[in-house]
Amino acid sequence: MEKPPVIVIAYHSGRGHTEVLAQSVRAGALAAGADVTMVTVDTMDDAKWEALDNADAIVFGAPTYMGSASGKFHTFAESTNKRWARQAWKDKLGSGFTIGACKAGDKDSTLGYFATLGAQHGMIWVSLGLLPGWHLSHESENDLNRLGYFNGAAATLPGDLPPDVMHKADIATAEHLGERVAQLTAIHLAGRAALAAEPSRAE
Ligand SMILES: Cc1cc2nc3c(=O)[nH]c(=O)nc-3n(C[C@H](O)[C@H](O)[C@H](O)COP(=O)(O)O)c2cc1C
Repeated sequence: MEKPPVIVIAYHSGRGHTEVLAQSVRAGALAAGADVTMVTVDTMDDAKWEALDNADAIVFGAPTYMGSASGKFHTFAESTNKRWARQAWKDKLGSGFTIGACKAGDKDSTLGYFATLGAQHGMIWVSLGLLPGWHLSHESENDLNRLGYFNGAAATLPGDLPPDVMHKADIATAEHLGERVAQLTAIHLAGRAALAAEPSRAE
């Protein structure tokens, strides 16, 4: 690999639960050889915008609040509109993760929203790439993707429990997402470099 894929995890966490998932996505991406930067989207500054603009892939993360991404994440998303207008993030890879206190809890709306945000920016969406765990009788809630999502990684934890008791299967699922984004970004970059090196395609 010539240069490691550069991945930014752009997330908001109210009380630390999404933070645990963000760190898990980071761990998975690091294990797959990526260069990872964490960007908390409720405290944006020039350096954070620059990190996002220079990324090869952006992974969005937010808790599900009232059936969608948290308000602070939406404020960040709306503030990307100038970048949207010039399609500044076009062809970056993207993915997302969320958590809710309810087992279902409308987390799918949040992941769907992240995919739409990525599509508006012309990004290439990376699915979770896992069959659902815990959907056949011999499977268990300790399996990867135990909640059965496809657009990204999702976790659930009762609202009164602290972030440090996050379910191990949800942590492993978030790590898997980070690893997958890193691997697919590396493949994408290698493909781009190979095409650019073809004499017939050279300017
Ligand atoms: C204002 C508010 C709205 C919430 N709405 C939902 C919801 O729609 N669905 C759900 O499953 N959990 C909901 N929750 C629970 C949070 O998603 C959950 O506690 C999550 O782990 C919080 O993550 P954080 O600590 O990163 O903010 C809500 C929590 C708050 C504070």
